[in-house]
Amino acid sequence: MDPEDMDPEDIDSPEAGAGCLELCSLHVRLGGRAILAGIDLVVAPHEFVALVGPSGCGKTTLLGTVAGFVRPEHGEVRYGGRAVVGAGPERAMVFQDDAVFPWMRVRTNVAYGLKVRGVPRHERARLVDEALDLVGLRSSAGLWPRQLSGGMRKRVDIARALAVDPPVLLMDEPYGALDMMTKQRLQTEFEEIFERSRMTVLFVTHDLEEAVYLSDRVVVLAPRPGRVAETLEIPLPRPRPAEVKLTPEFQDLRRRLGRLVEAAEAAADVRGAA
Ligand SMILES: Nc1ncnc2c1ncn2[C@@H]1O[C@H](COP(=O)(O)OP(=O)(O)OP(=O)(O)O)[C@@H](O)[C@H]1O
Repeated sequence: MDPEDMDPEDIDSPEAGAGCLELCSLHVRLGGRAILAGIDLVVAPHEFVALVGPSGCGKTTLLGTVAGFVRPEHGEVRYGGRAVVGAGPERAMVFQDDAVFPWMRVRTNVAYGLKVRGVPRHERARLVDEALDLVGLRSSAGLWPRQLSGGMRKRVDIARALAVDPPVLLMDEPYGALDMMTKQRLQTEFEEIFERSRMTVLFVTHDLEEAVYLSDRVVVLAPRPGRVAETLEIPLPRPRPAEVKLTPEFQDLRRRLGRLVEAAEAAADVRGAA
């Protein structure tokens, strides 16, 4: 559902309901230090939210907390109105470094999550084919990872996450290690995949252009400790061809986001100096 179609009262309600991902007053402490201090965020079904902010502000920690890898000191993560603790099948994660197993061919890599979940072989084959089609790797299904480019390995990674059809996809700088051309190609591919899917996406990036291009909303975190500083709505219509990046509307949003990140950084410096 387009978040704009949701009743704001529903979004703010603690029972935000089916398919909503809710981060409720999340406090995280690591190594004796407060890393996240009271993060509240509701992500609507089929909303794409990017998390940006200065290095070290806690983006990866926040994503890890939502994934269930990091336990909050206070607060909780809810999905569909229920608290989720630890990792769970409704949340899949894609990391910056690909997690492709070098000893498995592409097809077996993509089937991995389905196998772990006990999906029967014939059903698995169908779902793997669908996921490979989504990322354009059907004809490469029999290749070994060493035969793939960096972009193809990333597609394998994404196909493995998509194969289990997760309602929520968590992505931690998935394109951060790719060259600019490959990155832009994969961004456009993923925008199309998102558009056709029902997924809800929470996406960490340093790349503000990427954040504006892919998101419905960008959340700016401020550091020390990490907290929500600002939120920027991205009202660009979908689908978004790559050329949207050349439009004045896009450029204006990109500039506004840059100013918000700079302000979050400056405010943290002032706090740090005080
Ligand atoms: N296991 C840990 N123990 C102690 N401190 C940690 C641990 N993991 C992360 N931190 C600290 O938490 C803070 C936030 O780290 P995190 O990686 O979440 O930030 P980030 O915004 O994702 O950074 P970057 O943009 O550089 O990737 C950092 O100061 C980091 O040193």
